[in-house]
Amino acid sequence: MKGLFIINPSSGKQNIDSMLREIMATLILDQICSHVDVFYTKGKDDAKNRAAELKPGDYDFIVSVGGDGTLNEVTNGLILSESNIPMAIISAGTVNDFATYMKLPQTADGFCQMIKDFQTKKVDVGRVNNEYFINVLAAGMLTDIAYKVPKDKKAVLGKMAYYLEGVKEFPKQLSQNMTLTFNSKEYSGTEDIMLFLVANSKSVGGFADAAPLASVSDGYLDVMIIKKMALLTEAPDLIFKLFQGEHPKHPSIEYFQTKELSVLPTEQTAGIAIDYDGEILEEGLPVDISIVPEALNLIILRTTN
Ligand SMILES: Nc1ncnc2c1ncn2[C@@H]1O[C@H](COP(=O)(O)OP(=O)(O)OP(=O)(O)O)[C@@H](O)[C@H]1O
Repeated sequence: MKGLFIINPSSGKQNIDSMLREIMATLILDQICSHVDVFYTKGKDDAKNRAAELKPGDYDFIVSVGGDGTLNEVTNGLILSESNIPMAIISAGTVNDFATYMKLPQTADGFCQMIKDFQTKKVDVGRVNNEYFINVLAAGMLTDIAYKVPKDKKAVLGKMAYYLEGVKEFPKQLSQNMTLTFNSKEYSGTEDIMLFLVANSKSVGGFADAAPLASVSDGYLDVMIIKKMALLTEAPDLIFKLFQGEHPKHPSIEYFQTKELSVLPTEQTAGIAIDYDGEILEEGLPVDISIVPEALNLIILRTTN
């Protein structure tokens, strides 16, 4: 087989280099691959552009090596390329929600075995205007933390860097007005919200069951709208339910599954930031969101369903 590794050298994990050397040596020495190419990104959109250039048959598989942002870029590039080349993931970021949800291997041996077995699964991808997201789109309180935390802090503190930024930002963001209009077949309404998210996988922001009903192969996106609530009286119950995976039933939450959703701003909320897989959507609101069923061919562990 012939493989291409698209590597973001600035992504979180510091010990990834030795793991990559071990992987490439094993792939060649064990004759799993006859040829392995490596492409290092230098900045924004490099991973996307490299993947977008691919033609059917150029490689048997490509590997995204980086955090959720790199994975998002490779996903966008691959879909644009229409090459249908299977993708594997080596997560080297801070949170790695999608890889966690898919139970992808964390070791060199596990990864090489996965490539050798070469089991693939078609997975859905979300679309927002002209961009794609593999894991989640979100807006509102604390959802902009991903791009507020500098890379050097993430490298040293890992997930803790996000939590610390969250604690700092929470009081500021609590007073912001976030009245948005949601339109879909399953639910429509104008709500004063704390945040909303549109999830493809269950795992969001490090919470393994944030969207407990989500599946990457059901042809639906899971939408969760958290309405403004009284923090002292209602929020503790929500946090309790969150740990039991029962938060979709909380009275301040709208949870539904849909194929299409549009979100419109009100006058005061026109500038609200939209995050997709940890990247910021430049054009902001309004957005049209939809599911693209079976858009990607993902290489998975043989034991994963
Ligand atoms: N060589 C590079 N040096 C600095 N930044 C880069 C480089 N290559 C890509 N980037 C930037 O890194 C971003 C993606 O980072 P990514 O999310 O993969 O890693 P991370 O921030 O460490 O992980 P996480 O999102 O899980 O915290 C890209 O959007 C791009 O702008």
